[in-house]
Amino acid sequence: MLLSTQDLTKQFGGITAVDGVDFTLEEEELCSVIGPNGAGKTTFFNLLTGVLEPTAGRIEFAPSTGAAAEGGQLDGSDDETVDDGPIDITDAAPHETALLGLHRSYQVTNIFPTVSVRENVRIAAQAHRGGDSWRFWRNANAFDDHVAEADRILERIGLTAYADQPAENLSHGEKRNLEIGIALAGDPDVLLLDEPTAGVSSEDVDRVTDIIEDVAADHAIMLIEHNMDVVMDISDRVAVLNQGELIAQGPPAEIRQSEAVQRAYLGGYEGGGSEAVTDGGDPEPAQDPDAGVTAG
Ligand SMILES: Nc1ncnc2c1ncn2[C@@H]1O[C@H](COP(=O)(O)OP(=O)(O)OP(=O)(O)O)[C@@H](O)[C@H]1O
Repeated sequence: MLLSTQDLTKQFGGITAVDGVDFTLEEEELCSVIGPNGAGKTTFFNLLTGVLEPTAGRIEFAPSTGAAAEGGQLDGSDDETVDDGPIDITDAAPHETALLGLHRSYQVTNIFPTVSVRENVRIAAQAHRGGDSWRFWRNANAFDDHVAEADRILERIGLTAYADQPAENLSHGEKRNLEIGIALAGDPDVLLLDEPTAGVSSEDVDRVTDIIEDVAADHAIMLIEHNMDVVMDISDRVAVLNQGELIAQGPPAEIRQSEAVQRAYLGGYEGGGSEAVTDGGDPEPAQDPDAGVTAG
């Protein structure tokens, strides 16, 4: 077990956005979270990363030994003796979950547009080292290390040729890949990707999904995604939220057959087309790249 929730619940006034969710993510698993608009997917991600505090329930995370030692203990102690057991991150803040190895990319682009592609990744790599930014002034090698790491990541996400260009020159799909690169610079165990193909042209969707699959080879990934072809193609497991409840989870083929899921969300989806299901089960054409990012 890498990440788990028990009875995780979030209420906003009278709305129960996440309702008693028991969920487990295994190491190097790629799990997509699907469901209609307002099902609680983004709220679930926000709870996992500490952006929101749960109303009830518990979240546990068992980061790799290195991350736990580097990120330190949540009690603030300097004790680098790493207990192999899971850490209770229910009340952890976003910077704490990030240091432990839970990284989140956002639907709304999170990059510095006028800064070069390499610098965007380099800055993230340096920020991840957090407290060592003061050390940076004493150790010029640290800067070189971060540049080298940024270059390794750019190669992995296919952006080496754009390293010196301002990030604003990238296509929308390339920007989504850069966001994955920025998340990788934090040396995560788990990447939470929020609609990485939203607003991406159909040609670029393949490039984004290729990179996600490549990254999934040595990371666990959770993916919120409305493009059902992508979900069914790359997921090891699909978890379905409806009105805050986890109503089904299983391998893609099983989820596709599930009557409850068809009723709640997939109605009419048969696969094979470039379909994005956006609300209440009506399959819609994949989004136009110029249409901008939709659905929060
Ligand atoms: N900050 C907030 N304050 C009040 N209500 C909220 C807040 N955030 C989300 N909600 C409500 O919680 C429910 C779940 O919203 P959430 O954004 O998590 O759904 P979602 O599955 O991510 O939807 P989408 O697919 O549209 O992104 C919705 O009813 C939403 O209106």
